[in-house]
Amino acid sequence: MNGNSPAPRYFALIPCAGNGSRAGTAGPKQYERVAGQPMIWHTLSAFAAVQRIARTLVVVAPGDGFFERNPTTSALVVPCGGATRAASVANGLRELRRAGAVDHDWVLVHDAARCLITPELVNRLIDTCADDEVGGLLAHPLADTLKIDQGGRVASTLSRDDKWLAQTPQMFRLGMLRQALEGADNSITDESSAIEAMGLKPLLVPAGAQNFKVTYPEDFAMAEAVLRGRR
Ligand SMILES: Nc1ccn([C@@H]2O[C@H](COP(=O)(O)OP(=O)(O)OP(=O)(O)O)[C@@H](O)[C@H]2O)c(=O)n1
Ligand SMILES: C[C@](O)(CO)[C@H](O)COP(=O)(O)O
Repeated sequence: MNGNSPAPRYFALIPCAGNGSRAGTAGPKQYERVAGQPMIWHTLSAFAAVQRIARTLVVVAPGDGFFERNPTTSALVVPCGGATRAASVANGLRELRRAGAVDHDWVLVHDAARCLITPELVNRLIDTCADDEVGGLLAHPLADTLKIDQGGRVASTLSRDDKWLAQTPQMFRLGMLRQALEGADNSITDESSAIEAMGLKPLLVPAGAQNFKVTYPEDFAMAEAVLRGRR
């Protein structure tokens, strides 16, 4: 950025177009009620409380009627979800540009299903990454011993010393992320992987174990307990 460029802004992009097939719910898990509200409300409330976020864009699946039935968010909701999370994010980046974001703005990509995110964690990520050339992600160092499976038996044990669990938000410049996703393999499961494939090294920002992704049926009760415990 040269001296005449405007300061970068911060945008949030929430991929919310998944089916939640592992969660065992009748509909998409992000709309299940947790601690009295649909899960997505908790997620959006955290971002709404971060003053520096200029705009939040939610990517939903085409035909998703949830936000029409529940029109209470100030976020921009766009039915441009794709077949994979990466496709939903790439489509969302296109919509953010349409909404006025430019290549040097920062985008914080956050799973709808990580409803335990807090404004403090979002601010920690921004404070740590805002002056970095690459960007980074919230993450948590592995606490358990790590095994390699071979047909249901342990083939070997890996050192956990340098292993972290990737969380979200993951924060990168819009232009860099768009380029990274265009060149990325279909199998990538987070934005950091696409950035890493360009030879770059995102910052790991410690966030604690509570910012987990609601993935399996038993995760709803854990999310409920944490959210109620915060009141
Ligand atoms: N095509 C997709 C797939 C996932 N997501 C979103 O990406 C986030 C993380 O994905 P995950 O937890 O795997 O959600 P699902 O894909 O819904 O779950 P599953 O893999 O169990 O089907 C979720 O907020 C989900 O809504 C998305 O926007 N578009
Ligand atoms: C982005 C992510 O939440 C980081 O841990 C995760 O990779 C998403 O995984 P999914 O199985 O595609 O939801």
